[in-house]
Amino acid sequence: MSETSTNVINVRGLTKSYGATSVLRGVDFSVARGEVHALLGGNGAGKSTMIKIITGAASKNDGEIRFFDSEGSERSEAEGRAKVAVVHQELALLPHLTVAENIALPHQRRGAGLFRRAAAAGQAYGALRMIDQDFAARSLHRLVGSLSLHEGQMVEIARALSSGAELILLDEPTANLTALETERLFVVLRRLTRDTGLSVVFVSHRMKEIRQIANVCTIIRDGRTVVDRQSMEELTDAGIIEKMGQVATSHAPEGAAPLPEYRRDVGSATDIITIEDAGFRLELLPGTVLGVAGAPAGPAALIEGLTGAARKKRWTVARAGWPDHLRSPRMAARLGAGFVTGDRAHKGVLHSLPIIDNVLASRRVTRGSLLTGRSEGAECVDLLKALKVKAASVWDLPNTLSGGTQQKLLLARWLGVPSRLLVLEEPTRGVDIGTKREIYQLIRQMAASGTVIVWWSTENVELLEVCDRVIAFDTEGRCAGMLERDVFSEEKLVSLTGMAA
Ligand SMILES: Nc1ncnc2c1ncn2[C@@H]1O[C@H](COP(=O)(O)OP(=O)(O)OP(=O)(O)O)[C@@H](O)[C@H]1O
Repeated sequence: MSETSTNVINVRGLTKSYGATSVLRGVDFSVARGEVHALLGGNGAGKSTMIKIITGAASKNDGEIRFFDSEGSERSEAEGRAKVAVVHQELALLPHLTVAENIALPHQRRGAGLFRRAAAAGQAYGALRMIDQDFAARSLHRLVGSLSLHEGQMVEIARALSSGAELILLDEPTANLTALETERLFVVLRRLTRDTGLSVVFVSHRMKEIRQIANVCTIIRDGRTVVDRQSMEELTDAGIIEKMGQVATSHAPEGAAPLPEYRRDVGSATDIITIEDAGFRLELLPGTVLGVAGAPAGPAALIEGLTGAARKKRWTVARAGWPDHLRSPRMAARLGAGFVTGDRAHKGVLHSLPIIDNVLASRRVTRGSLLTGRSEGAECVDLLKALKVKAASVWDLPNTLSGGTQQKLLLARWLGVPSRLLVLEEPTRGVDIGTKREIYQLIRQMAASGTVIVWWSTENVELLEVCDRVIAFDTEGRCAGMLERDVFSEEKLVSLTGMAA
């Protein structure tokens, strides 16, 4: 499609290198007014880098970026950028300010004069209630630092929606949202694009959501545009995956390698882990992959119990040889309970330490040694290979890797560590379609070696594909039921979790 006066932005021939690494090699990208535009590509393709250059957070080497107003007249770069809001993969909120203050902040930056608390609260309430009225009513004056990851995500999205921007760039906005919140967000986006001409760029690896919300897509592969503004209707899922260069490891069930089966003979009775809450008791045999579904309150409490992080004791976790209560994450790790956090930026990645320390952190804790061993370099390279992570050097910092690749580092931490229990919070967050499939394989392989896997995901389809059983929590955080593999269905999960949109 050609550049038209209805476009809000045109990017042409964008290039960017970090040292010797060429990240963008001539990207073309344009967004029309009033459309939801899916920006697609595998991990490391260059999507976030382009977004950073559009917003001015990173500089370009070459190419042009032109912004236009609703009449089709060109805007200056500064004017154009002032009409762009972005929700990054990693949240950018100020923890010591309240929800209302965080949402009102962009308006202050644009020179609205004195900070008017009541006006800010009104504005924040209006923005938040578009996504969740209850949350808006109870959270306006809470400090952002006290919010959960998914609450923070809603605040960040509300901030973008209320910023007066004409172009909103959403980089994996639904990764921390429940199905209901995602559906509400989509309703708002459809309304705003239709009624106000807002343009939305939507970056996601979740094909189902992309189909639900986007009219048109651009696909980037290895820093180049391989599909430029094509209608979603003209592309099949398989076609999109192929354009992304991921045909060999497609998520499509046909042709995909089968996942290792659930084996009941990989451990003894003493290896059983029992979890118990008021009126609910579950025995987890070694090799089980237990899926956890539902709004965050219930899964979060279970995960805190399993990882030694619970401040109040709600869940009892028992295993032969374990104390009555896992008192700390360190104790849990030493006893063989691993954890991959869903809050990659704040609780997962060690930002100031090189990739090698990030990957080997769990080994060092479980071995009780913080000293770097000679063999560690080779060990780290092997782990990165297993997850197909391409890093220039294991001594680089993790922020030189794309978001999805950083997620793989967190998983690599527990690969090959002999754990009895591995708790995963959204382990495929931000991970591309091809790599997701590889992660499913790895998870099943870990289970096949006797590890109990507990896996919270907001993507019901992946739970149903990989897990042996799924425990569902309702919106109040109560355990609503348990599904065994032979009776799995999305409808049942939706009804148990109370998250039918
Ligand atoms: N500061 C940096 N220094 C060196 N390389 C970098 C830096 N930032 C990004 N890169 C590299 O640029 C490439 C593109 O990264 P980018 O984050 O744009 O990918 P992406 O398409 O957004 O991927 P994802 O889907 O995983 O978020 C990656 O190979 C990454 O390692």
